Amino acid sequence: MSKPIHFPPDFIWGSATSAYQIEGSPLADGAGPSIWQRFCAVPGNVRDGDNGDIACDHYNRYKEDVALMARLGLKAYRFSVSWSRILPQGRGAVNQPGLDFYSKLIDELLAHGIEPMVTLYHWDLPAALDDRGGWLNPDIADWFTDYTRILFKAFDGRVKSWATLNEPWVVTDGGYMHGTLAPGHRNLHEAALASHNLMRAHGSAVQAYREIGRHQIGIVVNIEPKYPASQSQEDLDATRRADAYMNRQYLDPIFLGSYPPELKQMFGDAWPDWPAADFDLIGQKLDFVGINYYTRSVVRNEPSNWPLKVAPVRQPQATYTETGWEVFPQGLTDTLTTFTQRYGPMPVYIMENGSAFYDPPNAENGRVHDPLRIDCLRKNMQALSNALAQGVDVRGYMVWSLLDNLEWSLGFAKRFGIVHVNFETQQRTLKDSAYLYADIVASNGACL
Ligand SMILES: OC[C@H]1NNC[C@@H](O)[C@@H]1O
Repeated sequence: MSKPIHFPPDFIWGSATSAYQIEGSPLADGAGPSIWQRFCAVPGNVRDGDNGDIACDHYNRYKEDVALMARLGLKAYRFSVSWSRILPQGRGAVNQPGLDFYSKLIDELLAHGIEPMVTLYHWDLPAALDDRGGWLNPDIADWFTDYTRILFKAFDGRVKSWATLNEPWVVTDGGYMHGTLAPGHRNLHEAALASHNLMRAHGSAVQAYREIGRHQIGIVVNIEPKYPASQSQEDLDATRRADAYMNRQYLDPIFLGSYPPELKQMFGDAWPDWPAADFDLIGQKLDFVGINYYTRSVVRNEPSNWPLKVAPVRQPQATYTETGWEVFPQGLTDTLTTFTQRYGPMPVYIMENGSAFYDPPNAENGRVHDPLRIDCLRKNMQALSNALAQGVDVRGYMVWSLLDNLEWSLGFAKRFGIVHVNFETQQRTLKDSAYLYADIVASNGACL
């Protein structure tokens, strides 16, 4: 029997998006190109040749979209700032129209009683910095910090929640290890270096915030809990390796002062012995951790899959989403309890959780029925409530995503929105899941 669902009275319900996935107009008003502008322009990189030139046209329709958030009763909205709108060259001269756009968005949110939660980096590195090595250049910690200082000074009076990075694992695994995401590199040495520089940049920005900011700052990591395919030692070891690479790689240096030992064992000489001073920088105290949860993986030993030597095992009885992810709500509960056990109690936000199932390109009679997404949402709400009942200090939940948007190299075909977007007409239509989510928000989960 499922346990009674209960959320704290001050629980914060919201939604999440990211700049390149929804804004469009990437070069408007003086903005510079990002690495995603470049990556999308290379044939074959993005399904159907899709790109962020228009996306959800949020740059022009933000007032309409904030009105949608208000209609859903959202208390918060997590969005990212496009670095190259603020600094077209990534450093140097500030582009005031870029700052003005986000200032207007923040004011629109506040006017509707919606708390802005800002992600400083959600993958769209200025192309000009990539030309200087991007995340491979150790100077990027300073470049990133200079960029964040501009935003802290401009918006900290109105923005009370900042996150430095979104999913550093995806940035390095997709962008530098496997080449499936911008900037499209496939190099083990680079993956290790980019990962470490991301964490240095994170620490440096938190340090800067402590000098300038008056509110809260954290990081957002994706966590995919790993479960052994069998209790054989090989599979147990493989599960530990997969967990170290995808999950502990980013939280251990922040909270425990070192990387998991499995990384050096797997990467070998591609994993340098980083200077001790770097861990002082990375280990800045945080006010919260954002966790993005989508799925789990069941892991077996697979010696041929260098360097991790692991392989996923598909679960025949399970439901899988359009992105090939198992629907496994228990993994959300396990992620949260494991986090608290390993790193100690601290405020946590679920900064992304959602699912991509097939939705039609056009709404029918003003409705979009999405029963599978609704089933997923209901089950994740139960799992989240179970984690709270076990004492995990979860402060809020941001559904991914407010709008159907550009799912990176998968293009517009994979729809995560609770609001449907007709990309021909830019018509927004609340899906059935949006009506359910509005009820969840209004009743603080009591409707479930
Ligand atoms: O794959 C769904 C989401 N996952 N986290 C990062 C977001 O940018 C993705 O759209």
